[in-house]
Amino acid sequence: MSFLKTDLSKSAGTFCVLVGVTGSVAALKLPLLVSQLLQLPGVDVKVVTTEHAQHFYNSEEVSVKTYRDKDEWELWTQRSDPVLHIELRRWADLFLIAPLDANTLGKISNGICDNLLTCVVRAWDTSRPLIFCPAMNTAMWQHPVTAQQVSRLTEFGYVEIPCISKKLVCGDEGKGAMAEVSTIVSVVKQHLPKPDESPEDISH
Ligand SMILES: CC(C)(CO)[C@@H](O)C(=O)NCCC(=O)N/C=C\S
Repeated sequence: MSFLKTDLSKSAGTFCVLVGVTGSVAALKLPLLVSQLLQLPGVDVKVVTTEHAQHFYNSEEVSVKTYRDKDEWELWTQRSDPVLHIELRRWADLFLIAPLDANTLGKISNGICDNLLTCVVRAWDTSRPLIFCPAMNTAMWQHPVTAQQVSRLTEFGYVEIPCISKKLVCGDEGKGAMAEVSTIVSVVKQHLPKPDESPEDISH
């Protein structure tokens, strides 16, 4: 499976952004988000998706390598094989989870790691930025457990891009919509190394 290995090579001076996508309908924005991130100077993008997220976007519209749970098991078949979620944590200078659905929020806030995406989070080096964009139905957002879990993530040092109020796809009106792609891209831009820095140098 050497092709997966070479896929995760890092070229000097490139800032590697791993986009995690989970099962909110806001995942339909993934192709737009990826194309906007690729316009940032020196940025390379890869995607890690949950199984549920794939219902919401067309993978043919995503122009970068996308890793799924099955890739973990295809890559590791014997002791000497690389472990994909560890290769991904090494590769990424920044981890952006957009959208972060209610289910994955619950898993991450409790250390559950039952798929490729949550295993990358569980192994994440918190000296590198992890940015998350919650997205869920308003009723889910308003459940008291949501605020508890979001604050746990910020206590871990992760950066929240808060959800916004919109008329949601189910017809409800209120908080729960993912932040606009332009907002997300501008926050990522703030975390890029300054021209005279390399990713290793930036202190978080
Ligand atoms: C999909 C999009 C981006 C369209 O503007 C917006 O509605 C949104 O972020 N929804 C996410 C909230 C959600 O998952 N609702 C699920 C049930 S209502």
